[in-house]
Amino acid sequence: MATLRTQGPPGRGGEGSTGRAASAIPEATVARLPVYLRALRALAERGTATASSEELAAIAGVNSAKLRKDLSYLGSYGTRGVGYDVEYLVYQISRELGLSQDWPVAIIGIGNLGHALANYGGFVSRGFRIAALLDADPRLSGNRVAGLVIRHIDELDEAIAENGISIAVIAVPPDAAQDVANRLVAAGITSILNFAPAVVTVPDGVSLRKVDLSVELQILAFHEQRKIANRAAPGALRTARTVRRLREDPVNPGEFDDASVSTAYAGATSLPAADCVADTTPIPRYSYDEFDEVRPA
Ligand SMILES: NC(=O)c1ccc[n+]([C@@H]2O[C@H](COP(=O)([O-])OP(=O)(O)OC[C@H]3O[C@@H](n4cnc5c(N)ncnc54)[C@H](O)[C@@H]3O)[C@@H](O)[C@H]2O)c1
Repeated sequence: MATLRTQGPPGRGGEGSTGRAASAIPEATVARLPVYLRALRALAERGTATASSEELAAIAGVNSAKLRKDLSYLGSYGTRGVGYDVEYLVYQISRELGLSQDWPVAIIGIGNLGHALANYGGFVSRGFRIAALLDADPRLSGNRVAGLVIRHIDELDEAIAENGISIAVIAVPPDAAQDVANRLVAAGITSILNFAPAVVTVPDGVSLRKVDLSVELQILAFHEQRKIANRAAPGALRTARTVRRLREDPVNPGEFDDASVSTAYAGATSLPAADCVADTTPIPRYSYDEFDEVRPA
């Protein structure tokens, strides 16, 4: 469970009501909230005032029962026959994610990646303002990027304190990442987003997230390889088993029958439909709470 906590908004019944004072939100739900937020913002930009859970789930690319469950953690249940109030849900999710306030962010390492991040205009609308740029190369000190002066890393403490920064991005080479993380923690930073492909450790109380593009690409390569292997082995039923697991989805029991499993498998593998039969191997049933853990990635 994430430490994020939600306080139920006022009101009785329907959208926005909650019977609970405060409840922990599962980590997997927290990870999906930004996806819902993006979907809701797209709807708001189109002038949509209300959306059903099915509409919202389709845009967000998740199952609608899961979406309803996720939103219930925020005390948001929608109104029967009407759906969710788009604007209010944007407010609720933004508030839960701490986006209703402005977060100043420091970027450490103003090379290729640091430049690109500093110049990216999309952070501001999501509540993040790049407030300080720091680098160890003295030749960069004083240069301007995106209107900000690059400061030497030795000025880290001042830059953090002057701007009230608690979130920092590491964009330095891997061998410098741990040292930079240590300096950030010593300067009072409590949340770090690390782009360097290096194992970085931080003390308790400091949140660390990692973005590793090569790992993401490796995962895609793995899926590509599996697709090729499936095509090369007609009749293989590995994917059918995965699809069957969807059929066993305890949230939507019976939604996928054998025929739709076979069709989905044929579509996923480009195999003739006749070669694709549903895998009838018994698989364990899980409760909803276990669903995130067992669901295939
Ligand atoms: N460029 C990309 O597309 C990309 C993508 C994903 C991840 N990354 C990772 O992000 C990191 C940065 O990549 P890049 O391409 O921008 O590298 P880069 O060499 O262009 O820039 C690194 C910057 O970090 C600075 N630096 C080095 N040690 C430092 C320290 N101790 N304190 C402060 N600054 C320091 C350097 O002076 C340099 O300006 C690397 O770890 C890389 O693997 C890069």
